[in-house]
Amino acid sequence: MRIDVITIFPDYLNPLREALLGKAIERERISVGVHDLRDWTHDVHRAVDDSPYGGGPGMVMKPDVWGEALDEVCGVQDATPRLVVPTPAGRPFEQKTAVRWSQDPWLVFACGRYEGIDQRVIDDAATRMSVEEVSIGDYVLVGGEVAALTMIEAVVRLLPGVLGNPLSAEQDSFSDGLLEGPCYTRPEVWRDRPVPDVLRSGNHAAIARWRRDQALERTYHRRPELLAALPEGDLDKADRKQ
Ligand SMILES: N#Cc1c(-c2ccc3cc[nH]c3c2)n[nH]c1N
Repeated sequence: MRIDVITIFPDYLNPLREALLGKAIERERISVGVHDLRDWTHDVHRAVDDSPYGGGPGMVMKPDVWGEALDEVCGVQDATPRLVVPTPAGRPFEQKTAVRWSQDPWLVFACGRYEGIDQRVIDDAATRMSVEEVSIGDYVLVGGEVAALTMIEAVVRLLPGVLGNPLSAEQDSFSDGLLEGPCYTRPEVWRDRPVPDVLRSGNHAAIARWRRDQALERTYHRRPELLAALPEGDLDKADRKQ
């Protein structure tokens, strides 16, 4: 997978070179390009924003600068990328989004700042490629970079050979529509708190049942709407006893 990120704060994307993502680059599971939007400015001040039409607070990112940047970054290969635009006004980014995007050969992230990017940039790009305006949650950040990092990590960890144990991705929270249950490791007792006996029983059927029950209970208490959204038949009889 090829990933490009366009931003006015390239250093914000340095975490892409660390840890799991850094290993994925070293192992050539992904290639990453980070581009400074100001490289496509032509004025002495390297301006990327201007006042909003219609008035209002803040500044809007200029279409001409973004247009040239996207033309160049998205036009370099014979393929066509999926353009991802982080915005609080976007569709929710979910695990299923990450799974879908993990099949893509090329993602380009357009990280806005200020009040956002002139809408005509998105509308123009959509005539040439798939464009998704997405939000990572119902809270407001000051720019798209943290959102891009979040989404890139959620996608890249799903790629073959990135996670040490591919089962981890299969047993993620949300992979079966439920939250993950609690996890434990040594010591067996910590501050007078023992590990649940079933987990030390060696009875794999009982362990699987206990873990499913814990996931159901946690989902019921923390995210009941996820239970309601489960496809018909996903809850078996044993589940219904919960
Ligand atoms: N995704 C996402 C976002 C943002 C976001 C994204 C881009 C910009 C550009 C200026 N301000 C931004 C906020 N806030 N909250 C989210 N869930």
